[in-house]
Amino acid sequence: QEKHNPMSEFDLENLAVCGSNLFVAGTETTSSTLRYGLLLLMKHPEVEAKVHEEIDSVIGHNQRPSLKDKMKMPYTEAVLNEIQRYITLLPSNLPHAVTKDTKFRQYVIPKGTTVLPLLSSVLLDCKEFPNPETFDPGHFLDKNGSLRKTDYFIPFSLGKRACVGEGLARVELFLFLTTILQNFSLKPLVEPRELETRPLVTGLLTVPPPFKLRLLPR
Ligand code: HEM
Repeated sequence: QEKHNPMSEFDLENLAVCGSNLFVAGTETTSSTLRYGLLLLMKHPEVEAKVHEEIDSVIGHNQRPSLKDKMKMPYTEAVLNEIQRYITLLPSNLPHAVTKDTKFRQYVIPKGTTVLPLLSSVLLDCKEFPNPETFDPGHFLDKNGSLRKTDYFIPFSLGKRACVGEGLARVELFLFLTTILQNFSLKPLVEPRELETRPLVTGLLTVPPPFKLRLLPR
């Protein structure tokens, strides 16, 4: 259809850029989240123990984790949400631009201005998440232990340009984490309280600090 259209956007260069964008956006994000998650679970062995308990009762040891298990595992889902909330992987989101003159509080932002809509201001909101600087899966659980849905959970941003890989990322995080914890216990080389969990770098992306980890077969 586009072959004879000289203005077409569907050219080889665009294909290569889209491919590389998907690769970059889809690998570092999920792997950093998982890596940070393993560190946080080592720091909080009581949380790891509850995830183990839920895996053992819902999935058991004779079958691999699958997506149908996810809905029956509110605690594990809360842990995954809390990992993403706590680490705020992309604190400043990606740059956007306002499409028209926009009034924001006492300012007018002229059309075309680049803005960084801070996801961290929502993910670390202290009314929605009491003690936002504390890692606590309870931020996503109600008093019955069910998953608490909240509009403040926006690690993938919002609106038309929100992350296109959200569905894939959430599936990956669930399957990778449950598969690891179904088969292994995490064991730090130092006392959990000595583990440093502050990020190595926070810029466009939050980078977890380096750490050593032992995986003990269960
Ligand atoms: C934990 C994992 C991930 C997180 C936290 C994350 C987060 C984000 C955020 C905050 C944005 C910016 C949205 C905006 O501009 O408002 C974004 C954009 C994007 N993400 Fe992800 N992402 C993750 C995984 C993935 C994966 C697995 C893929 C693809 C396989 C992916 C592909 C993209 C692409 C292509 C964009 C640009 C979308 C656009 O500009 O229209 N992401 N992501």
